[in-house]
Amino acid sequence: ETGEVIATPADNGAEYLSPVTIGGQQLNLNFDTGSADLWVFSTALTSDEIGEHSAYDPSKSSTYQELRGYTFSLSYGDGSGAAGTVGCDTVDIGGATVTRQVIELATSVSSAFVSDADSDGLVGLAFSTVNSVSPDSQKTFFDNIMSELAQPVFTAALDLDGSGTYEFGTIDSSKFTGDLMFTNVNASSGFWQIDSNSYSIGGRTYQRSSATPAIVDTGTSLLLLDPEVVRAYYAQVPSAKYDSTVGGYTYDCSEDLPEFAVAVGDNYMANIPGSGITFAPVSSKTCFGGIQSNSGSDLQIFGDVLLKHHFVVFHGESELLGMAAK
Ligand SMILES: CC1CCN(C(=N)N)CC1
Ligand SMILES: CC1CCN(C(=N)N)CC1
Repeated sequence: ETGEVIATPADNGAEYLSPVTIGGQQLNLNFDTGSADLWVFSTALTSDEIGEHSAYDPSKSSTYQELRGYTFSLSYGDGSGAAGTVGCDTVDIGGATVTRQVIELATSVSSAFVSDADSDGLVGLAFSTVNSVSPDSQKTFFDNIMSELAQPVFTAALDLDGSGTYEFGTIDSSKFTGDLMFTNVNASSGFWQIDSNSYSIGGRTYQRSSATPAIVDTGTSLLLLDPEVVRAYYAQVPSAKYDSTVGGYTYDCSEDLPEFAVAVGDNYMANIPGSGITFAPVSSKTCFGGIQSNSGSDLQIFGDVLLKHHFVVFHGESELLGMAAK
C-alpha cells in the first residue's frame, strides 16, 4: 500500500496543508512530525470558532465510533492548543487508509487555530510515545499503517511553489537528486531527533563541540538553532540586529545573504541558499530571518525554512532519517 498527497503552502510558507479524508469527510490538515496527535476541528465547536474551517461531523460518518471516557488536551510551543474528545474512524491519506484510526475531535481550540483558516487540524507524525490521549496514549496514522506499506517510510518534499508532497510507503527517486544520506534517529525523545555537530556560513564550515541535538519538524515554520550559531550567521549580515519588538533577527531586505548549512548526522550538510533565508517582510524594507534562536532550549528545530530545500525520508522501522538535495 502507498499514499500520496499534495502539500500546499499557507501563510507564505508558515505551514503546509494536505487533504485527508476521515469517514468520507475531507479536511485540510497540517502534517506535523513534531507531534503525535491527529486532531480535527469538529462540529462540537461553536460556529464562531469554526468560521471558514471544515469541521468533522461524527454524526455524519457511518464508520465513526466514540472512545467513551477518552480525552485529549494539547498545547504547542507557540502557545496555541486544542482539547476535546476521542473516537476512531477510517482515515485516508492519498489512498493509504487506516480503518480504525484514533481521531481527536476538538471541542475547544486556541485563537491561533481559529484565526488560521487554512488548517482544519493536525496529523501528528512524531512517535506515538508522545501522543496526548488520556487515559491511554494512542497510535499515530504512520504507526498504524506502517506494516501495510510497501516500505515502512513516509517522505516530505515541501516546496513553496505548491508542488510539494507527502508520500507514504515509497521513496520516489524522481523527487531528489544525488545520494539519499541516512542518519540515526534517537526516538527516545519521541521526535525525529538527530545529531548536528557542524554548520557552514557562506561555504566556510565550523565544527561544534557542544551542539544540542536537532529534531526534524515539518510543523515548525522556522529553523531554530543554538544562540551561538544564530549570532555567527547574522554577524555576517551587516544590517542584522535582534529586534525584541518582533522577537527575532531582522535586516534590510536588500541584503545579499550568505548561504547557510547545518549538518544532518555525520554525512549530510543541509543547505539553504542565501535567497531562501528570509521568512517574511516586517516592513517595507525590513525582513525577518528564517534562522532564529531556540533561546537556549535543549533542542534545535529544523523546520520548513530548511526542509523545503530538501527531500526528507522518515524511516519508521529502522528509525533512520534520510535527506537528499532536490
Ligand atoms: C519540541 C516542539 C517542536 C514544535 N512542536 C511541534 N511541531 N508540534 C511542539 C514540540
Ligand atoms: C506545531 C503546531 C504549532 C501551532 N500551530 C499553529 N499555531 N498553527 C500549528 C502547528
